[in-house]
Amino acid sequence: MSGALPLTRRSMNDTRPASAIKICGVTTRDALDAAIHARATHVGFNFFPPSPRFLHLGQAPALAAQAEGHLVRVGVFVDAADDAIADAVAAARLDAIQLHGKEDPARAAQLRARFGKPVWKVMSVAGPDDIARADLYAGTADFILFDAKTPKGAALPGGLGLAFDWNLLRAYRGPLPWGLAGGLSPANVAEAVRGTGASLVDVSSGVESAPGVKDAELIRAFCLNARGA
Ligand SMILES: O=C(O)c1ccccc1NCC(=O)[C@H](O)[C@H](O)COP(=O)(O)O
Repeated sequence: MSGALPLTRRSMNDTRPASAIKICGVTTRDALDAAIHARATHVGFNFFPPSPRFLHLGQAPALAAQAEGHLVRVGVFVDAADDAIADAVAAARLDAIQLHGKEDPARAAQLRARFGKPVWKVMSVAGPDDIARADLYAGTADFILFDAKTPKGAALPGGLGLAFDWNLLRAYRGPLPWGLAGGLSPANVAEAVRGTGASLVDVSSGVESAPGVKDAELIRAFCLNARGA
């Protein structure tokens, strides 16, 4: 599968099932296999060292090869340096770069130009202003992922299973295609898609049995429910 995003802009009134599903924080062959069999469309490889889902560069080539032709490979970075991103792009043969830190529009544009990959910008959402800020990335990023803002002092800026108020996306009409993350699980993903019209849903801890340990059955149920929304 190429890095091109099979995503269209969606609105609140569009209640079709999510067309794309990203399983984030995959570190093992078994979890990747589960995502492929469940017909997820994207996989997230996490390159933020403090994360329990951190993927060591040495493990990346094998997983990249396994995903080839099945899943779009998205690298997750938090205010990372160019060299660290370059190493991960090469090792994991990344199709897209997800920026999960405080990267501003200029940084997104610079990384897109340097690596020639679609850039996803995560907007950490606590209120309406955080949704509106996504518009600043028009022309510099390719895709917006709305995720819950984690509390001050939290160990991680994502992957904590926290949801934000999906009503904030009601009637959202942004310039960029966008997806929804944060606190999604097999139990709530259908409602989340129906309530927001997200064209992509992203999950990490909601398909785990423990932090960093993906569960094949939860991956299967999540994908099934996201498509059946
Ligand atoms: O998952 C992590 O450990 C993580 C750490 C640092 C930055 C981002 C991280 N995850 C990125 C994702 O895209 C997650 O899937 C997203 O935050 C949703 O996580 P969850 O609420 O656990 O489903």
